[in-house]
Amino acid sequence: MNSVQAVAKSYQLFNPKAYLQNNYVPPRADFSSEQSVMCWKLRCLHEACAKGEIKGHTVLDIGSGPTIYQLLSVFENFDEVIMTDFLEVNREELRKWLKNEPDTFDWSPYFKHVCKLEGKGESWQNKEKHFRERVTRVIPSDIHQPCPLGKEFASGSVDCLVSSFCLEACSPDLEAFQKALENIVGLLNPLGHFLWIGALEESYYLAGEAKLTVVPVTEEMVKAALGKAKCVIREFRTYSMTPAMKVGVDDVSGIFFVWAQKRDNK
Ligand SMILES: Nc1ncnc2c1ncn2[C@@H]1O[C@@H](CSCCNC[C@@H]2Cc3ccc([N+](=O)[O-])cc3CN2)[C@@H](O)[C@H]1O
Repeated sequence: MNSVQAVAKSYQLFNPKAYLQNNYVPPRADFSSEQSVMCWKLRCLHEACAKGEIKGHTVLDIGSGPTIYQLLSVFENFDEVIMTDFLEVNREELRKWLKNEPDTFDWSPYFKHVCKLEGKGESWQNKEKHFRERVTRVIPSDIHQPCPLGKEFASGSVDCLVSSFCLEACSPDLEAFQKALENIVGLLNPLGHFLWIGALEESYYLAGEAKLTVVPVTEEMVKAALGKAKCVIREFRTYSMTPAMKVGVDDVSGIFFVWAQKRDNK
């Protein structure tokens, strides 16, 4: 078994509901405090999307996990949202929420917060309804494959790429991290936009019984990786984890937010 296969094996114990409880409820998702890491993430995504440049037909989310928050500011500028993950348990968690089935995670505080950020007076129920309508597919992905979504998705087939906390958490080392970045950027049209959120200097995280290994990356490593992947950085922001945000489920020290654009290949 090689190192990528070992990572895949470690994910067999991944528990989506435990993962959601670890990271997507207070204190990390405390909407009463602008200092919470989730308020920072949603602000970064909102401010980038509010500039009006990030739009097109298809937006693809790589390594969605069981979460949707990463798409709440970007989805309305696209006709089609494709969500993806390596694990069927995560894809099933997303499908159940999209079908409004019982016993799924309550994302309403997130919709309410994004509506507040946008200040258009839109009801959160309306935004939630639109989001459910816009997500057309929830499909498998593997960032370690040259074609992460399989042969159906040729290179240069999407207008915007989103990925949050995936690459560093599924790559055994920096070489695999770099190759995975190039694999997913290969899906992006030239000049396509990339909204990327990730963990800085994290070496592990918990998701129920699973303890997953993470390749620790620094701001400089992320910037260098984007350059090698032929992406131009439009915005690079970081958040340092405060003591209140350190809840014992990982050893992450900070979060990065990137808005990047794939270079034109002319
Ligand atoms: N080969 C693969 N291709 C695509 N996806 C794959 C592959 N392997 C696994 N996956 C898929 O990727 C995974 C994505 S979840 C990764 C979690 N990353 C670490 C965690 C996240 C987190 C969240 C929030 C905060 N915070 O402070 O607010 C901090 C942190 C830091 N810890 C998972 O869905 C798996 O199913």
